Amino acid sequence: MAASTAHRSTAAPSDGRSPEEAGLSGRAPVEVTTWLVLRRVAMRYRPYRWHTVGSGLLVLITVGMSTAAPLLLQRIIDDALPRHDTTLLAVLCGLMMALGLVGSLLGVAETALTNWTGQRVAARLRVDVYDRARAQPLRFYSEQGQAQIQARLVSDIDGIDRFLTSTVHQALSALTALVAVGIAMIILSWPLALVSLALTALLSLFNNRFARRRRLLFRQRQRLLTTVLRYVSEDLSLSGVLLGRTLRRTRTQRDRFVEVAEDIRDVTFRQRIAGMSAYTVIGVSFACVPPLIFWAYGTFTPTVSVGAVVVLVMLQTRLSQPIQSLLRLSGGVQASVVMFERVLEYLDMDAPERDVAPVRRTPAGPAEVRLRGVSCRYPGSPAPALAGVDLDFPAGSVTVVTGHTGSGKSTLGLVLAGLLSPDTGTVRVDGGSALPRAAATLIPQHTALLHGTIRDNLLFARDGVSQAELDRVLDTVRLGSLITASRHGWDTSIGENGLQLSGGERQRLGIARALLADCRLLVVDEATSALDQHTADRVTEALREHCRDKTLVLIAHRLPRLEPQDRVIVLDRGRVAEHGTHGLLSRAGGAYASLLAAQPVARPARREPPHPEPPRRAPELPLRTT
Ligand SMILES: Nc1ncnc2c1ncn2[C@@H]1O[C@H](COP(=O)(O)OP(=O)(O)OP(=O)(O)O)[C@@H](O)[C@H]1O
Repeated sequence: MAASTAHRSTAAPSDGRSPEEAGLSGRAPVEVTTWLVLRRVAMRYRPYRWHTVGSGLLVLITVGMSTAAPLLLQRIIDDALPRHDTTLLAVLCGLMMALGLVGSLLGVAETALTNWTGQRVAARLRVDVYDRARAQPLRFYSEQGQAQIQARLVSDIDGIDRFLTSTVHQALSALTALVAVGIAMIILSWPLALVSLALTALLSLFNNRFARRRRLLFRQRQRLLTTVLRYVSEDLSLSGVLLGRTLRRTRTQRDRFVEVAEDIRDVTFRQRIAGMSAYTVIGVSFACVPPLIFWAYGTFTPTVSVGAVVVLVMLQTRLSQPIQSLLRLSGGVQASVVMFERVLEYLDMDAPERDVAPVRRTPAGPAEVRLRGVSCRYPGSPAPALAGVDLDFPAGSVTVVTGHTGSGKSTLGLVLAGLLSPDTGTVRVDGGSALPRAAATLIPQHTALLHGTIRDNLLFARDGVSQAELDRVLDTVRLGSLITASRHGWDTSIGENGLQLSGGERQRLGIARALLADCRLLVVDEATSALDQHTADRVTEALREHCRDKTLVLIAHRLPRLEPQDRVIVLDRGRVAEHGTHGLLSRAGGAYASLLAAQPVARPARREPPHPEPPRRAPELPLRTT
């Protein structure tokens, strides 16, 4: 069975959404409050605290300077102009210009500093989410799906990046402006200032009523966008297009895409309208304040000077800007909280998988593996995939694992390669002195290939691979003709996941790459299933030859040619039905003998003279080159 499907999810949410859209592992998303987000953000800013303090100070200074300008204006109107004091007028006007110039320069410095720190925090966050996602067991990837992981790493972190560099900066400026303008107003006329501030408080309360709704709508929108990503990767990939066209379901694919596009349209509309109603009320309220100030001045406070009234109105307008921008920003903050919520969901996961360095083959030699009482059950599965398995894989042995479909062969391969931890039982490599993950390499049936050239794919196996090694492994898997027949040789591009190669070529390239990796135990899971019988036999022969210094485990439905002393394990519903040497079991008349008898073609024994390599046909899809 393909390792890629070895962890398919079993829990489907009842509302028809995929598990990834329902939240991690079907769990409800973590509820995050704005305060929690601010605390977590503050923690991430800790290494840059002095830069942050610097940004904050620059904001204070620039806002303070821009608030001081109207006070100078009051002096111009009340003192310099009525008294025709040209010296005072020149000084005050000069000061106003200087304040404007210095304020702008400091503003540039502040933006640069804020972005410098914000980008670093966002980049670190992206790497942390990537690392956390990489440290998950295989089940995570099949449950979450690629689109979900992509959405967190790309669009959510992009949104957080905007929040850190733009929203936080604007909020800080607006808050500072609010305080500074408030103080200036109190200095000029405290009763009028109080009226303005009370109105501000009222409007904030009103705005908060809309905030929660906007957050809910934004969360819904992010989920829908994730679904779009999933549909795009499913419908607009080569395999997705083939699926749609061969089953004549392209209309269905389009319909579900249209449905989600329309859902996004509606949710976005509701989200924007929810914000707009609040902004309209706020805008109208602020527009009414200047006439109210003039009226109050004329009616109740005639002792305040004309200059003070002009400046009060000016400050009131200034006050309305930060308030309106804060209220608008609260929409952005709600969106960022949702994105944080989604990112924290990943960051707060356990990280059970750790990277292990491969153990150098020499001088350690082939690995010896012992399984005792190994059982594995996939979540939601009624029966265990492996049940109480006791097996020995002696160092340097060649073992074939076979059995009917679903008998647990791939699960055993994953356990041997250290990719799946058994629920109970032990896996010991060299008596427990080595980790399975460090000693083993698994070749899955559906090999993942990189979107690059043949050379890129092979060099990924290990650092410092020589050209002689490359030639040797390609020869081992009988793929030398792929290089000679292609115009660009080693630098031939193979397309996304090797889609410009045939299925058999893809498999052989995957085998060649695994042969370059340092390992002492090689597990090959149906890795020649796409090859014709003859080529499969030749590749398996060469593989055995190449792996003389390794322990080799071949998982196969279609049995390869074996030596009498080769070991055979027959699995049946997760249990070992039979195990022994090929020589003994083929004559024992048991499960293995029946599987042998059921093989499609009777083949000559091993050591027959090999057939010459068939001439390579030109690839059907044009090979692209880099
Ligand atoms: N991720 C999963 N979630 C739930 N059940 C699973 C999962 N992967 C495998 N199984 C189940 O575990 C059992 C063993 O599966 P496994 O893939 O190991 O069998 P196999 O012998 O390799 O099958 P095949 O020959 O068809 O490739 C099967 O019943 C299968 O349905």
